[in-house]
Amino acid sequence: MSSTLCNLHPPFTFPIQQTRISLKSHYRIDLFRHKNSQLQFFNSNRRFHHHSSIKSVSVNGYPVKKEEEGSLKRYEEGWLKKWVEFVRYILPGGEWWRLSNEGVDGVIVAKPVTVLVALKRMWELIAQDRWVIFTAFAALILAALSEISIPHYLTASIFAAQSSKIAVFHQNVRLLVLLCITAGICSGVRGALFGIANMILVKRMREQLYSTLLLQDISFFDSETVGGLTSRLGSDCQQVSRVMGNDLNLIFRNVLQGTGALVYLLILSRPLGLCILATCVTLSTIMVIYGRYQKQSAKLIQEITASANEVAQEAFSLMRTVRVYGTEQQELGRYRKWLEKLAGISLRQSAAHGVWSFSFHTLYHSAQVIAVLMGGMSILAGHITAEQLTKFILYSEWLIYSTWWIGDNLSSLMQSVGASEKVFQLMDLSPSDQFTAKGSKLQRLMGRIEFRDVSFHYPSRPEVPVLQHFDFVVCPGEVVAIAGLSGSGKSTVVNLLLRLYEPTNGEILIDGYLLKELDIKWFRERIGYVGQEPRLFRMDIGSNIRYGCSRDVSQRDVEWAAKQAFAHDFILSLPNGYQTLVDDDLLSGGQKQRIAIARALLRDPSLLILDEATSALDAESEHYVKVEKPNILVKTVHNLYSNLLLLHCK
Ligand SMILES: Nc1ncnc2c1ncn2[C@@H]1O[C@H](COP(=O)(O)OP(=O)(O)OP(=O)(O)O)[C@@H](O)[C@H]1O
Repeated sequence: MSSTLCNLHPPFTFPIQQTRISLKSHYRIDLFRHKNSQLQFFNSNRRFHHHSSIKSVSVNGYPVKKEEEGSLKRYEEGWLKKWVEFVRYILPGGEWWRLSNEGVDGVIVAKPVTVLVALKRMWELIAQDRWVIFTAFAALILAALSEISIPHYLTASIFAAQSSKIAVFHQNVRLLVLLCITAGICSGVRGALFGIANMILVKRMREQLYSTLLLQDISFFDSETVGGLTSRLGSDCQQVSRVMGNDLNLIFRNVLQGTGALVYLLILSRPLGLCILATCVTLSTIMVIYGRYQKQSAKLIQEITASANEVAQEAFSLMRTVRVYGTEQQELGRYRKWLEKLAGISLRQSAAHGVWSFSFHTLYHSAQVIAVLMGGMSILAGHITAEQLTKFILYSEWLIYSTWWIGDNLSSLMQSVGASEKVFQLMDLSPSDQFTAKGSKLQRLMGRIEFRDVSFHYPSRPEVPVLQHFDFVVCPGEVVAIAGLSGSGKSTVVNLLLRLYEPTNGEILIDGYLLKELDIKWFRERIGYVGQEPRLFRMDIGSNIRYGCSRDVSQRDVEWAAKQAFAHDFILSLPNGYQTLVDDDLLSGGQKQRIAIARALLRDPSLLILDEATSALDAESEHYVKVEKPNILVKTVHNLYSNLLLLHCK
């Protein structure tokens, strides 16, 4: 009789004569009837570990032999192994708790920052207003001392009343009232001042981060995303803001009160005090592990939130494309992917909090039981009085709760420190050389432009050369057009001329001077530039035209520029004329281009660069756009076969 091994479910195998059966699921109803054999196998919607049904299996009337029993044993062992593995997987420290950063693109991978370093950095930001912190700490100490004294006088009052010591009772009550008032006032002052310190910290942090980001090289913005950076400014700074107002404040308060309670406990009864101390040390150890985990998860949450923001920001800004192509579900899916990752980490965070709470409550109640047990025995032995034991229990509760608060706030502090890492790393970026170097200013910009043997590749794509040994001269008063296929590098020439990027080789000269040695702010003030897709700021049209103009301009100047750009008429046709609020979505492409041209002309530039600036205009409108003032016009226009760059001399 030959037998075939058939797979029931890995890792279980079952030898049945000339029969092959397979089980596909642990749960489904599986019914096997083999025509020629008497094998009948019922597994009625139960997990496949019902030994009795397996043991009763027979093949062709013969009972299952030893070999099969061995298989069953393996089956049982397999389940046991799986359970053990499962339990190991979910127990604290198991694989389930691992925080995976898969898919999180950390362009700038933040260096870990210790709590002390983070606090030092925060102190530097707030040091200017140190009086707020010092006063807050003074109030904190007074409040903590008052609060910690209350249980002592409370118990003393009760026992004084019980033993009819009226004078002592009155004195204790008076002290209690004083302590309550002091604790109340000081807690209020403490809360308010730490809140103010918090506000100052976040404001300075955002200010400093924003100003650092604004001064970065353009290549920095090629590698960072808008969603990511706004997330650093928004949620990361907000997370850090909890440090002063919440975490530090409460940690210090509880450290003070906890220490006071501990000293008091040791004075009352050393053995009992040491017993409570041991509980607190155990709690602190768990707290440190928990705090580390929270820091790690907070860092990851910041990264994932930034990635989710990027996706949402991209979809909102490209809403028209999303709608036309009907990709709402696809976008929702992209966003949901990050939300699921976020939920996974938050779930682990909550589970960790649960483990921490469980440890705390178990230890807390055990300490209470031990205190009552040992305290009761001490009373019976005449070592302490009932009043002392009452005080002891009140203070041991206080100590344990202080440890709990410290643990909770320390974990929150760790989360804030985790979130601060990337913020500090970005704040440490040095500004672009263009803002630090002192360049020279020429008496007048004549407008001779020379590209000498210029080669260039974008920093984000070093392997793709865009310009190679490019030579190019424009004399003052010339109009020059550069023609080239799409992607051939015309806008790149403009980018180099505006010094948004530095050539990798060769040099650019303006009126015979090296561009990199000129004061770049002075040079840019003399340039009017209209890009391929001009963007408008969310402000009124008049302010959009005035944007970036360093000289004083009147409404007449603005209207003059608008007329030159053939924009005046359409602006007047809008409900509020020049005061109409616009943004990138509220005007047509051609209208935006005309406003951008007006903006460039209002500066009265020596050099005007138009990079396909009229590509969205109809032929008639383009004809009416008058660019007479500037000395030079660099213009890129679009035709069917190529793009054209023009350079004009007056
Ligand atoms: N910020 C950037 N980072 C990396 N590569 C870039 C960047 N900007 C442009 N490029 C690449 O540089 C090359 C030249 O681009 P450029 O915009 O100068 O072309 P163009 O001639 O102005 O094209 P078009 O007429 O289509 O506007 C292209 O291959 C483009 O993909």
